Amino acid sequence: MSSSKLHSSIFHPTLRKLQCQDVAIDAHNLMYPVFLVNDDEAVQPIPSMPGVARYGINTLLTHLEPLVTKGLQSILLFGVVDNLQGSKDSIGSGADCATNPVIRALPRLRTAFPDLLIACDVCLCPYTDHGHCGVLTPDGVIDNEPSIKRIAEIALAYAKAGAHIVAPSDMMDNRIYAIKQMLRSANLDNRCSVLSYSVKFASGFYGPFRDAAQSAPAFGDRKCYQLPPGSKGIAKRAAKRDVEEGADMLMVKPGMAYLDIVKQVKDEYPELPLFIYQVSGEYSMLLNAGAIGAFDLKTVLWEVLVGMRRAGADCIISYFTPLVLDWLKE
Ligand SMILES: NCc1[nH]cc(CCC(=O)O)c1CC(=O)O
Ligand SMILES: [Zn+2]
Ligand SMILES: [Zn+2]
Repeated sequence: MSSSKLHSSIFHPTLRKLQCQDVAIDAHNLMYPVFLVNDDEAVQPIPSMPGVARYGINTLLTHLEPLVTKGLQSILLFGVVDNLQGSKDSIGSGADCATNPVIRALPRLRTAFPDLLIACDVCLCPYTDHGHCGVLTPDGVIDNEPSIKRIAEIALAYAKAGAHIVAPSDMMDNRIYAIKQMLRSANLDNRCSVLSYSVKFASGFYGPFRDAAQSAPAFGDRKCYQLPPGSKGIAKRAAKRDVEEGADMLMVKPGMAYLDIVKQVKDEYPELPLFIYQVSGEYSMLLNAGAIGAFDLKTVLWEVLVGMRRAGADCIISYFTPLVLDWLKE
């Protein structure tokens, strides 16, 4: 059923370019992750990620405008809320309520940048009081069924608000099928693509992100739902599961330390666009090494990005995207 559905992979010019695969780095091979808060005028720098900030909708539009002029093709939106008014709860209600920053921003982004491809990260962890990516049982383990129900509801809310892509990063079992089902029942499945964070490892490289998204788990870790770094077999099974459930595109995350997995997934599923997430810790690491003069950032970053393309990634999600867009103009 799902493998016969092609339109959700090709309805946008940028999605179509992503179906055409080579190793050059062009603007459509880059996706720019951005953090969005509810204070519309905010610019909140993130200390562990110099050059990256959380924006409000007005400041985000101002930030993106010159980048779109330079050729920016796609963004990945992350909503960030604080818990000062107790807005976080056990089921992540803040992820899809009317005041969610992502839901508020989508119509304005669609109007301001009609050609920009807009993806939304879908997860509970930025919105749950316990900071885990799913709903928990009373004894504190993941309750998969209510979790994927919530994930699908959130994906639908973002699709309705105008997301071209929903990207579930929660790693619950069978969330792709639940999301696809939900999009079909709302007749949105030919207008919203599903990019699965299929092969996501339990990584120390996410440190700066959890600070940026205020999404660190309040207790425990994510090893019961994110994959063990040493594993190849379960990585293969994760990709297979998501392909069978109808994912339009796949992702490996983090990037640089997992290029063998990129190749493994690409060899297995050459017909699906493959994303790689160069995560927050990779960004900090390269930026800091460049800043202390250990190496020339441009040379090394280019090498890393080309390596990702060579391994089989079609699109690189990178906080360096603004810098690379400048280089593409040189
Ligand atoms: N839903 C969790 C999520 N969504 C995006 C990232 C990481 C992104 C980055 O490090 O840049 C993570 C990782 C995590 O906290 O487990
Ligand atoms: Zn999460
Ligand atoms: Zn996430």
